[in-house]
Amino acid sequence: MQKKLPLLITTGEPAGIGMDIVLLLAAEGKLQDFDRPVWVTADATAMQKRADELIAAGILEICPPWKTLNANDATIIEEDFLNQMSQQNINGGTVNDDNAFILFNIPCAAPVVCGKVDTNNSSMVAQQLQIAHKLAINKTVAAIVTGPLQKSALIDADIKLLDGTMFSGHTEFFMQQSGCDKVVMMLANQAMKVALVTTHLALKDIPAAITADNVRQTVQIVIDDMREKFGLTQPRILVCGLNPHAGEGGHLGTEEIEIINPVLQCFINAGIDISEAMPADTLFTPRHLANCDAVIAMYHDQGLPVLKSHGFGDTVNLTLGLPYIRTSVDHGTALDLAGRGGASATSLYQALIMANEMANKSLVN
Ligand SMILES: NC(=O)c1ccc[n+]([C@@H]2O[C@H](COP(=O)([O-])OP(=O)(O)OC[C@H]3O[C@@H](n4cnc5c(N)ncnc54)[C@H](O)[C@@H]3O)[C@@H](O)[C@H]2O)c1
Ligand SMILES: N[C@H](C(=O)O)[C@H](O)COP(=O)(O)O
Repeated sequence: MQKKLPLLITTGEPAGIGMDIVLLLAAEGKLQDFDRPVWVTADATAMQKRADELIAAGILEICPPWKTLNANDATIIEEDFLNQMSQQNINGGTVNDDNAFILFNIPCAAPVVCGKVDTNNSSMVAQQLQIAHKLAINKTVAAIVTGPLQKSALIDADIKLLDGTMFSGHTEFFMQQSGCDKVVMMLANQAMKVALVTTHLALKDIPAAITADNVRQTVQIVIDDMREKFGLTQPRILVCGLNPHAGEGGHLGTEEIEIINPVLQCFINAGIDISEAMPADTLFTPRHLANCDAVIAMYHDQGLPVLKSHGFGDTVNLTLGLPYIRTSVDHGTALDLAGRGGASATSLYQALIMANEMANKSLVN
């Protein structure tokens, strides 16, 4: 029987815990929990070395089995892998059957040392994302599940987004590669789902980014994807104001009155179950959260610390509004833990489960 399309994990920053958490799940047999193959991008030498380090540290008992595919031609690595990956897929992913995963070898320029970021390897990190995007947009994989990268390393290596601006995150990278005007970062755990109007911006730049268009597009994408990806036909949404006490009637800021509430009122008038701008410290209390399916926060550190305090390690980061499924871990590179043990793979596992469930519901599966 033809297997379903694979899930693709990008391991991200090679000096961080991306490879560790893949190896941990592989060793527990958890990458075979899905009725689809799991593909992984990483440097093959570094992956073997990391497995050896984790065995030496007593974290792994044995090295889990995987199969490595190499590009035949280093100068056309992307096209070469695309061809090979498509071929694996046509063959029903059978090469994965005795292996925990198939490793697509993306070589690093410099030797990988646990916990020591080397910007010479940043282009390899970007290359993983480029390949992942191409595979997802071509429907060769069902979903992308990203491991953590060190944003500062890509910025220091002068790696830019498609529009020439600073590399600020996976979310912005996949948005631009896909030609989307707007996508929405949402993090989800058992306690709550939090979506953001703005993503990786300096605090001083946030007020200017809270425009009527941005708020409207965010709300619409959240409604659409809550319906499509989570099966909630009438999602109940609560929205944070930007200012303390949602502006205190205009005395502590006017964005709520002038920008946010007029947009929200249009959705309310259209029959959507959505609040006006609420004080964030009131919204994030059990009584309100109990009656809502998703929270929309205005900026990264308004919403994510609350959510992560209720389930760091069991949270999934996902991008709404993309033409394909992308989920991610809730944590960073944890350079202090790479190769040493102590890294939890639970968020990666949750991200795989969510990607698999979404793929099963989608037309491209
Ligand atoms: N998905 C992503 O690519 C992503 C997400 C968040 C942060 N980052 C990046 O990661 C880098 C480091 O960020 P940071 O130090 O703020 O956050 P971090 O998540 O890397 O580390 C914060 C703390 O949590 C611990 N930790 C992280 N993941 C863990 C895990 N799986 N198991 C156990 N403990 C874990 C770390 O040891 C550290 O003490 C930054 O460059 C940041 O941009 C990337
Ligand atoms: N705030 C995000 C998180 O906690 O997961 C993190 O910055 C990752 O963002 P990207 O997925 O855009 O890289």
